[in-house]
Amino acid sequence: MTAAVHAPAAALEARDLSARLGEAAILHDITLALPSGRWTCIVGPNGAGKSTLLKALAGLLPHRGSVALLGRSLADWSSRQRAQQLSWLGQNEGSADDLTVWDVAMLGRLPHQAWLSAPSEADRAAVERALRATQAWEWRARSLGQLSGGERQRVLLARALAVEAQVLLMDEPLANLDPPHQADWLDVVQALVREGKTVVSVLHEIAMALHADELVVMAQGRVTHQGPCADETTHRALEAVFDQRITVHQLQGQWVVLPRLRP
Ligand SMILES: Nc1ncnc2c1ncn2[C@@H]1O[C@H](COP(=O)(O)OP(=O)(O)OP(=O)(O)O)[C@@H](O)[C@H]1O
Repeated sequence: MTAAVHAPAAALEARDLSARLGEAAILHDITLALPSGRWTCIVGPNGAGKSTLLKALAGLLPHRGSVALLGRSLADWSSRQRAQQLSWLGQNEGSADDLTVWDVAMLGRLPHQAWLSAPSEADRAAVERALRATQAWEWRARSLGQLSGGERQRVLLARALAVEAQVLLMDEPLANLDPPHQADWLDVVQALVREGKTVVSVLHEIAMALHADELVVMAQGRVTHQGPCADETTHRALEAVFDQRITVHQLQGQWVVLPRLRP
């Protein structure tokens, strides 16, 4: 009989995490656990440190304190193993404009390929799945430089999906996406979570963020609240971090966020 394998409760765990950018202290002693097999959204005002936190969790930034991925300290992973388990979609990511859409998505398979080896059948299948999931398959022969901002973002999302990692970190993945493609992105994330994957995203679209399982609310380099999106306390924490300039309401089974206009 095979013993049941229990996934660790936290896909990512930070303890006393602090980080600086240049001379400036940006993150201050953050301790948090991001649950495995769930979608967590990090939200907060401009400059709160959301992107910096995501980068530190991805091991892309020097930091004090510890970060564990899937129960193991980031430092104990080989870079190749880590790149197989943790996929990254950054903000305003550059990618060579003359690469084809296919080749950009194939970059997501690099952690799975031996040095200089040709892509395997499995690599090609993963790239096709990813490009179809983001409706970028039709453009596979076009170069990235010929695409609009939103089309380009869908190709970069496909690259992140093609890794087929256990944990996906995405910084403002909805940038440039029109409302139908934002809804498609939601479908993609929900499908990933149903497969048991963990998604952590920084989002400015608060109503979209409230579709997540959990919110992490940040201000001034600290976490002010972490909790389920459906909880009243989470809504109040959101309103507070945005200086009561927004209000959260329920409409047709979804959360909507309205600006509170000055009288
Ligand atoms: N190279 C740098 N040197 C010093 N401070 C920096 C540097 N880069 C960013 N910062 C500052 O770090 C803080 C956090 O930035 P970060 O990008 O993490 O915020 P954010 O919450 O993601 O913001 P936004 O919502 O505007 O994208 C900001 O106040 C920013 O001005």
